[in-house]
Amino acid sequence: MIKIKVPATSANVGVGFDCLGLAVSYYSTVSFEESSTHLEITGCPEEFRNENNLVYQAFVKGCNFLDKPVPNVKITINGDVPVARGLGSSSVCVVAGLKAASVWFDNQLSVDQLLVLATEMEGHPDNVTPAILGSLCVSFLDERNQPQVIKYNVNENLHFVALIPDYQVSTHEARKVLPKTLSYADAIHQVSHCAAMTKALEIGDIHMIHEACDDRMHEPYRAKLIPDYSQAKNICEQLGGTMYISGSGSTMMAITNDEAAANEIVTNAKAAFPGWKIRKMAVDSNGVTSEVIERGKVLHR
Ligand SMILES: Nc1ncnc2c1ncn2[C@@H]1O[C@H](COP(=O)(O)OP(=O)(O)OP(=O)(O)O)[C@@H](O)[C@H]1O
Ligand SMILES: N[C@@H](CCO)C(=O)O
Repeated sequence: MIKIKVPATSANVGVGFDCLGLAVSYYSTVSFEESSTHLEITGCPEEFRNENNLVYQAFVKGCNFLDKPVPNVKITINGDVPVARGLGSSSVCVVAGLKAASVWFDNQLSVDQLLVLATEMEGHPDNVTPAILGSLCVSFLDERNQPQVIKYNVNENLHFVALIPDYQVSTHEARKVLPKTLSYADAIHQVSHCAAMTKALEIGDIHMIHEACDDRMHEPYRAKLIPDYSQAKNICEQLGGTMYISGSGSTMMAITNDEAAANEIVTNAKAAFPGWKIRKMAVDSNGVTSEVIERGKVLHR
């Protein structure tokens, strides 16, 4: 059996629309084993238990790329990462399927090939890159449409709290509400704030994180899709935290350098939103990992 563990990812990190992404310590595990039937899928909503399942589609894509026959497979999804909440559930599926195809055929896909194939499937590299590599990644597509990536460390004194609503926002819908153009002034604002944000996260400069986390590309438009946005932001900011919409929402992520404040954000958010999941998260620095298990024993990692 092949077991793939993929971290959730928080794309954009406020000001890095479609280029910044952070891997966090919240995981889904997907197992792949030989099956007597063409395809069995368990552990996901009924609507995804078919050939269109994104994990399976990615597995097939990986096999095709390697020019290998697609095996009969049983896929078991044990997912913490919730669907359509801005924590990269689709990237989890894509990365799990591709990585499993690679491991199934003796790790034949390089990291670069994984990045290219995953980005092709996801359409943009900001979630798949940290899901594969871990940590904070800046990524973009070059003129040959190939992903280019640079990885940053995130300061250990920073604490992240995810406020995960009990309602979804689909990325497709959340991209439709965005304007088609941006003024030169807003482009300058965005470039400067994004550049400052990456360094501020690396050195743990909470003042600069707060100043830099002022997005003009998506958050003002997407806040309307999250009815509790203002209340959540007040809870985080009252305790000195900085909050941004994770990915395309609905999750909102708070950042603070004060552990007591992080704990209080958790307490207050739980009280305000009893149906939500409120989770402290660390940065995942490994990205996707795999294990080959036979008769209960791990043979390879
Ligand atoms: N367990 C799963 N099994 C099959 N498909 C899934 C599963 N989880 C997510 N998906 C696919 O991913 C889609 C959700 O992707 P979407 O981009 O809207 O949200 P997200 O990836 O969770 O959030 P974001 O991209 O903002 O971080 C679902 O509609 C489905 O196609
Ligand atoms: N950068 C993407 C992330 C969600 O997939 C967006 O904000 O639409």
